This record gives sequence, structure tokens and C-alpha cells, in this order.
Amino acid sequence: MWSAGGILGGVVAVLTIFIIHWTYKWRNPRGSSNGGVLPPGSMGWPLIGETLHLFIPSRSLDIHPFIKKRIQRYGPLFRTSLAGRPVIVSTDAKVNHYLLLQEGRSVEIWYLDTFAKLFNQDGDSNPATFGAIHRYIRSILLSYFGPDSLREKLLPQIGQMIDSTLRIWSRQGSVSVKEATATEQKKMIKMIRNKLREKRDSPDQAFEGDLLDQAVKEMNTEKFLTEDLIVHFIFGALFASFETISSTITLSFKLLSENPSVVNDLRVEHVAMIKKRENPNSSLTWDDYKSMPFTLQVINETLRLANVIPGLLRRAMTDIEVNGYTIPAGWTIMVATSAQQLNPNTYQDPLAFNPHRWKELDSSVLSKNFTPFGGGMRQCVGAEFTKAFMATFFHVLVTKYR
Ligand code: HEM
Repeated sequence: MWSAGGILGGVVAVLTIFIIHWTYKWRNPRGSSNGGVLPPGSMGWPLIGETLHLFIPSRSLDIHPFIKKRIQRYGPLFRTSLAGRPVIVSTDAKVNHYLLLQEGRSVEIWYLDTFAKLFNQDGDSNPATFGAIHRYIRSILLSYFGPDSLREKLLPQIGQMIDSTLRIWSRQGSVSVKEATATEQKKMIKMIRNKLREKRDSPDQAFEGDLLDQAVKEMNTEKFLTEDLIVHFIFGALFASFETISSTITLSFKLLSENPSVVNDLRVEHVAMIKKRENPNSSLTWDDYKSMPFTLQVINETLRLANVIPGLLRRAMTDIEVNGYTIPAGWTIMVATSAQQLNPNTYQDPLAFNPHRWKELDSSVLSKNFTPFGGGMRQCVGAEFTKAFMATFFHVLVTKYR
């Protein structure tokens, strides 16, 4: 006869064996169906993996300590587990370049945020719809924010907006900046939805010739353009532009205030340009923007250090062989471009703000080691807009303020 203590002991023993076996399998995942070798690394604790280490905020411009420590321990390619998913992190410039060019072949984009909702990534969206939405969003954003629109329409508007904002700020003792909370984001989504309905219900009255007008008009011809999709698209575009440009400009302000000689060199370039103009008060033009080598060096150096998007997320669609290791199909890949931009082998004294370094940097090295806007078919559609915006900001700042 089994005693109660014996049964309990048996259950505990079976449970212990199960937990040990499960933990062993968690910590030692299989490389692939045909026995490929996984990159070195640790999968951390069951379920939570190493997520908590990654979310510890870093106040330095340096590579995040989570990544830095693991590069030192395992090399440029390592495995981990984040947010319940097995992940390969790559900080290797050649591997990253290769992976970004593999979009739609062996890897696909993997969004964790607003964009996942937009593309209904975890829902039932089929690849053809996904592709059509992606092409639509790229082309509509490029037509409103790309080089042609900047040249013909946007640059003077950006100039006026920066000018009036700085004028107001310069009269204040301090300026408070804050990030939008989840409640404010919800309010914003509601506001966009109301605006969309207003435009849809009375198209003639509410027509302003903007991106939202065009999307609303095309709801009749493009089947995938639902109300929800447009709302998330507009919110996503605002988020992608606002979050990134504001933090880059904020950092540039800090870096310039610590480096008065750079401000001086910028001022020389911009004042010389104003002297060539017929109307010294006109705002920066496309030709001005394209003929300011030092300003572009300052922009590059700020983008390099800002590392606004420290890693791009992808999902392996097939087993991928790189550097003698296998990235198994289905695993998430973090293409950690931030590590490339702070690599001392490419950028001497990588944490120093030194715009002059750009004169000497070899363009072939840079094509793989300077990717603030990503690469391949997912490259940022707002890249030119961002650079022109920053150039205009510097123009107003150094010509009108001390
Ligand atoms: C400092 C400024 C910015 C930085 C550093 C930045 C960076 C990036 C990066 C790295 C990607 C590639 C993401 C990936 O491959 O997973 C990207 C994509 C994207 N960016 Fe930006 N971005 C900036 C500004 C903007 C602006 C101003 C806009 C809007 C006009 C914008 C809209 C987008 C969109 C829509 C995508 C998705 C493109 C696609 O999937 O085809 N970004 N951005």
C-alpha cells in the first residue's frame, strides 16, 4: 500500500525531473533540424530569459551594457531570450549588412510595437496584403516627405516652424520636454480617428490636401485601406518621425553646447552661405542644404552617437548559416547596428563627438558601419527629411542665436 507521504514524494520527484528536463531544454535549444550549431550565449531564466537585463535603462551614449558585456563574453554573434522569444543578436557589420539585404528571402521584418498592429502581423494578414500595405505606405510617405517635396514645399515650412518655436523658447526661462504617456497616445489615436471621420463624411469642406486627405480618398480604390489601418498608419508615421527627430535634435543641442568650436565652424559655414544670397532672411533652400559639407558632417556625427534605433528586429524564415553558426528558422534576430557605429576599429575614440572625423572616413567602410536609417528595402523613408530638418535647425540656431 502507498502511503500519502510516498505519493507526495513520487509527485515531487516526477515534477523535479520534469522541471530539470524542461530547464535543460530551455537553456540548450536545438540549432536546427539538421543539427546546426547555435551561436554561443545564454537563454537566461525560463520564460523571462534575459529580458530584464536589456530593459535596464542606460544613461550613456555607449553600446547598451547588455550587448557590450555579451560581445566581450561570446563575440559579435550571440544567442539570448527576450520577451519570451529565442533571439540571435548580431553586432557583426558584414552579417548585419547581409541580413538587411535578405528581407523577403530568408528574413522578414518583425515589429513589436505600433507597426505590428498596423500590419496585423500577429493576426490573419496574408503576405500579399502585407506587401501591398508596405509598398503603399512607403510610396505615400516618400511622396509627402521625400526629396521632391522637401525641395518644392517643405523646407521653407520647416524653416518657419523652427524659427518661430526657437523664438518662443528663447524668451522662456526653461523649456519642459516630456514623453507621451500611453493615455496621451490613446488620446492622439482618438483625435486622428475623429479627423479621419470628419474628412470622410464631408470631403469637400475638410480638404486640406494633406496625407490624411489622400489616404481617405483612396479608401474607395485600395481595398486594404480600412479606417483602423489609416489611423494606425498616421499614428505610426507621427511616432516614427517625432520620437526619432526630437531625441536626435535634443542630443545635438547637448553636444553642441559642450563643443563651442563646432558651433563656431557651423556658424562660419552658414554665415558664408547667407552672404551669397540676395535675400539674407530667406530660409534654407535645397541647394543650400546640399552644399554644406561641415553641416552634413555634424549631422552624421550626431546620428552616429544618437543611435536612436539601437537594433532592428527580423525573424528568420529559413535556417540561416553565418560565420559557422546557424540561426534557426522562426528565431527573432536583433540586427544591433548601434554596436557598428561605436566600433573603435572604424571610429577612433568612438564616444567622442568629432564631426571632423567624417572627412577621412572611407565610404566603402561606412556603407556597412554607418546605418542609422537601416538598409535594404526597409530603409527609412524619412532619412532625407531628417537630415534636411537638422540642417535647417542648425541654420536657424547658429545664425540667429548665441
Ligand atoms: C533621426 C531620425 C530617424 C531615424 C534614426 C530613423 C531610423 C529608421 C530605421 C533604422 C528604420 C529601419 C527599420 C527596420 O529596418 O526595421 C526606419 C524605418 C522607417 N522610418 Fe525612420 N528614422 C528616422 C526618421 C523618420 C521620419 C522623419 C519618418 C517619417 C517621415 C520615418 C519613417 C519611417 C518609416 C515609415 C519606416 C518603415 C520603412 C519600411 O518598413 O519600409 N523615420 N527608420
